[in-house]
Amino acid sequence: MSAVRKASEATAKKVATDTDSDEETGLRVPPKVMPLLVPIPEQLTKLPSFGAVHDELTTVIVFGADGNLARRKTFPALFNLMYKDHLADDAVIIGYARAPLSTTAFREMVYRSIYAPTVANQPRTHFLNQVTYEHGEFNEPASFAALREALEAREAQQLADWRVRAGIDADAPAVQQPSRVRLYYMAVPSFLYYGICLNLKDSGIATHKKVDRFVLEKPFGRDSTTCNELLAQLALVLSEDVSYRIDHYLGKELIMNLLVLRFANICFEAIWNHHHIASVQVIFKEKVGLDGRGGYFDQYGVIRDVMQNHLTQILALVTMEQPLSLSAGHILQEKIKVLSSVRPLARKDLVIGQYAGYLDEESISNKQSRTETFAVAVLHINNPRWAGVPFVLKAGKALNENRAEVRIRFKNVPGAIPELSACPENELIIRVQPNEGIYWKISNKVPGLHFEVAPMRMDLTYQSKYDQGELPEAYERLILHVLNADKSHFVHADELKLSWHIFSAVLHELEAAEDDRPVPYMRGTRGPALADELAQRYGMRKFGSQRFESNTAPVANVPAVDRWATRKGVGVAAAAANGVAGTHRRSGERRSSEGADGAQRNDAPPRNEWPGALPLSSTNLVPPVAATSWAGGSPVAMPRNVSSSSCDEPPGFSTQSESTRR
Ligand SMILES: NC(=O)C1=CN([C@@H]2O[C@H](COP(=O)(O)OP(=O)(O)OC[C@H]3O[C@@H](n4cnc5c(N)ncnc54)[C@H](OP(=O)(O)O)[C@@H]3O)[C@@H](O)[C@H]2O)C=CC1
Ligand SMILES: O=C1O[C@H](COP(=O)(O)O)[C@@H](O)[C@H](O)[C@H]1O
Repeated sequence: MSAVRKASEATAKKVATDTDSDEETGLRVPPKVMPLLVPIPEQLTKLPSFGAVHDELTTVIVFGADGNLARRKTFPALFNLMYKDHLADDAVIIGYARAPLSTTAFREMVYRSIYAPTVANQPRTHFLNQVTYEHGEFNEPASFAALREALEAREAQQLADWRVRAGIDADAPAVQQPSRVRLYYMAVPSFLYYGICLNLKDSGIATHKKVDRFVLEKPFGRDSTTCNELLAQLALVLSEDVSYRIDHYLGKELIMNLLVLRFANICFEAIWNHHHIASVQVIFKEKVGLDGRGGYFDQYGVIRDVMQNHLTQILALVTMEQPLSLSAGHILQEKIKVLSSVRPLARKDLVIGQYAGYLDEESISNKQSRTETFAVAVLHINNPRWAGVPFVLKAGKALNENRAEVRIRFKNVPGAIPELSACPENELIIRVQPNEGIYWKISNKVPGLHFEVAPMRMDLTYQSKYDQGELPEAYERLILHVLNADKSHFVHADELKLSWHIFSAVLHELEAAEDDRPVPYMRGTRGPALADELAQRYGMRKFGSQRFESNTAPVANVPAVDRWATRKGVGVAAAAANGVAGTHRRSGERRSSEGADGAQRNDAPPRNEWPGALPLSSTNLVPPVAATSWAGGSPVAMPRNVSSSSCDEPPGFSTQSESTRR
């Protein structure tokens, strides 16, 4: 083990067990620190290359530095970038917000947001030393004058240190100076952008076009009108080439993979259309509710917060035609084409909900608020590829799980062999998070002498296929793109206008109709049941994972009953009516009538499964019509040799049904 690694582990262990304070930083350690149970992976023990000479001097100013986004995403991403040597160790990092905090208090806040027990303290301490804090209003010239002063002082020191390291005299010619990048990160609601950018310009901070890069968060505006106004306003102070409109879902590994999956694999293109696809779902579910963000969220709601941007971007990538190349311009061309074909959302195709307790949240000042925390919308794309396919966008907070995924449901095999005609439809799932992966749900013959068909997963779960530890956070990746002046994964103004066009009318309709209130739902559930009724209108049983779609309990053990019933000359339905039980069994598990070696113990079912011996119950009964399909719709009679059990779930996936979880 290297000396660095030993030192690193020792520090990490110390931090992990010290719950009061940290000697090196003097900062409090977050209370819920897990003890270090596993050795630190080698890649986490890297220390910053203090004192290295970089060819570019970097400054990052985070506006809204005390907010949720800055704490949860921006600062951890900046820290990881510095840790991995993608952000220079001498970068000047300034947090700016309204709260009158000292730099020490602010560092403590940042420390808590970047803390991880498996990372040694030294890189963290180094990062925190690069961070200072300035406070002021977002639209007040005096505050920006003060910011400029602080910024210039820090940058002058940064340059002086650089010269010392590079051995260059203070009066050396300009050609020997490093270039500079200034990144302005707007971690604030978009109505504040113009004031900030105007003040940056007027105060003389943002002057050199080449130097400045502005990161603008979503949602960009509140509707088509405000988006257009904001674009026009910002055009007065920013040029398009320095504007980076971020949608962090575009930086997620599985989303970045979508075009590769679709266009580098011939197996997909032929079936990627309305002839073969029955429906597409784009799902974002979060357990967390407001998390103190009422000031922002209550003005926007989940349609503007997540659906108009993240989910619509995913929709565009799933449905666009093949681009001429993977260049940003060519991808944009195709996104624009497909987004132009999406019909504006109709009120009848939308269900909105609000979780019980939302109005009692401390950060909600309007106690009558009708802001939606849940929405399911069905969109339609009017083009030859997608006519007739429902696209379901679902987003919700305070739900039963954290999950983001795309589910592509295929149609039944046309003219299928009778015995296989009731096999569940195929489904392709692109799991964005957690447990990133891509998997198919297919029908497969269960290995063995008997003929049993069961749904199975064909699996590309990243954890099991790629041995590269944790995937980089989307923000880390996208901020790195900004540092490299790479705009290929940022949102163009034209895409924005089109995506607002889809949602603006219905958002106005909701706002105007005062009696149109969101349906209440309990925290920790799947959301309002009304959403499933909307699903039924489009031929699905319910929205969500559809892991189990049966009206009754899932049945996995058909063959045991089936073979017995066949030999006795009794049909499955008759056997069921006589009380023959199918024990719920996952694929791979032994039947109750099998010995430890899997051999059949007895011809007949065990004594307690004998017809008549077992009371009929909804959990052990083989239904006369065995099951419905995954895809929902009306119940489909399954042939007796086709099981309707869930697909085998790999580790990390819940095998509970949605209804069981509720
Ligand atoms: N939180 C997240 O996970 C994500 C957020 N975003 C986007 O980032 C932006 C900020 O979100 P988030 O950090 O959650 O929001 P917060 O509510 O935490 O506020 C962020 C910052 O904006 C300031 N602010 C908020 N409202 C006002 C206001 N009315 N007037 C002046 N200042 C205000 C806050 O100042 P003060 O504390 O003084 O009120 C704070 O400094 C939003 O556009 C959001 O969509 C994007 C992706 C993820
Ligand atoms: O943009 C947003 O995204 C977050 C969820 O991001 P994730 O990367 O953790 O999935 C969401 O909580 C927030 O409301 C929204 O503004």
